[in-house]
Amino acid sequence: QTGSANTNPSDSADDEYITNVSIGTPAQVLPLDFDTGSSDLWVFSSETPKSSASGHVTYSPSKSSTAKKLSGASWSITYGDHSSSSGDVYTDKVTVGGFSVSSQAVESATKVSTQFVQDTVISGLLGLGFDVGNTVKPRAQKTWFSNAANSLAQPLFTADLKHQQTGSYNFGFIDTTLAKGPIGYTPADGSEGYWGFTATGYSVGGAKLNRNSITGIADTGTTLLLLDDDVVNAYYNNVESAQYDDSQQGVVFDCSEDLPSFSFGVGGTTITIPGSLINLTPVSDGSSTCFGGLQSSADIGINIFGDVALKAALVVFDLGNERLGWAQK
Ligand SMILES: O[C@H]1CN[C@@H](c2nc(-c3ccc(C(F)(F)F)cc3)no2)C1
Repeated sequence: QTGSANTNPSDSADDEYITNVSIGTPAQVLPLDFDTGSSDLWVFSSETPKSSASGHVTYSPSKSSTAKKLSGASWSITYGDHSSSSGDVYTDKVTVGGFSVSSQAVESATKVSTQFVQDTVISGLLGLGFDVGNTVKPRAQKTWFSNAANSLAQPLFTADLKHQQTGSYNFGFIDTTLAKGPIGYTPADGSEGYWGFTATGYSVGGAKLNRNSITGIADTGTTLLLLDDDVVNAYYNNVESAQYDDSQQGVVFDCSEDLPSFSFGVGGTTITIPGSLINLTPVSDGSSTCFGGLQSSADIGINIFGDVALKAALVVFDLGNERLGWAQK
């Protein structure tokens, strides 16, 4: 058994990727943000304050014949950007890309922070991290993928995110035609709940890879590639107009710059992010100053290979073998 779901960039900056998920009977279809960096499936619902839910598609458990309240359960989560949500829990049938989990914990939001209220293109998140990261109390719940894994042809999923095009999340199989190069595998560390791994080195502009390893996480829910300052400086030293912009809280440069590529070694192969993917977006509509897709991870304390990096590859999240696979696209 397998599943295959299309995923689409939310806006012209590829800020988020939106994937439709069917919940309940009859199906209620909600656009969710698939996040390999967290482990809760939570949704805007009939229990979300009307003022907060305005503009969002919501899940109504009372309209689903297969919904059951998970008595006494609650959840509360905070994301890297300090956004947050919390609420209570139902179980219901959840179908992703044609594959159904009959009794999935669906976390219903009774509170959502302002950032979520304003982000009306998504109705919640579907966590694809490890179960240890789930926030439901008194008993942690399994992710949709964890519940599906044993019934899938293979206990793995792949992410094929694209710049301004439709990509896919495939479950239970690897479509190698999505990749141009071989898949390099490296051990994944799920102990903190996310997909941790170590890149063996990096280079700028097609130079030979150095041997400075980079330990970080593969995070579909983070827009940017966030790395140590020495790596970020090594990259932007090659960009004439690059400067740190306090108001933008990041490195910006002239949109006309021909940006160098950024490569990293992983699992014996090399992934090269074309410079074009690192020119993320003008700082404001019509501006000739652009915001960099590579930024510092210094104030986070962890390196994050977010969508800017993932867009250059087909990434295999292999739970069965506790490993990550990266293939050049
Ligand atoms: O926590 C880490 C786990 N993965 C990263 C992540 N962050 C979000 C997120 C999505 C949407 C919003 C909002 F709509 F703008 F509020 C905020 C955060 N989703 O995954 C960071």
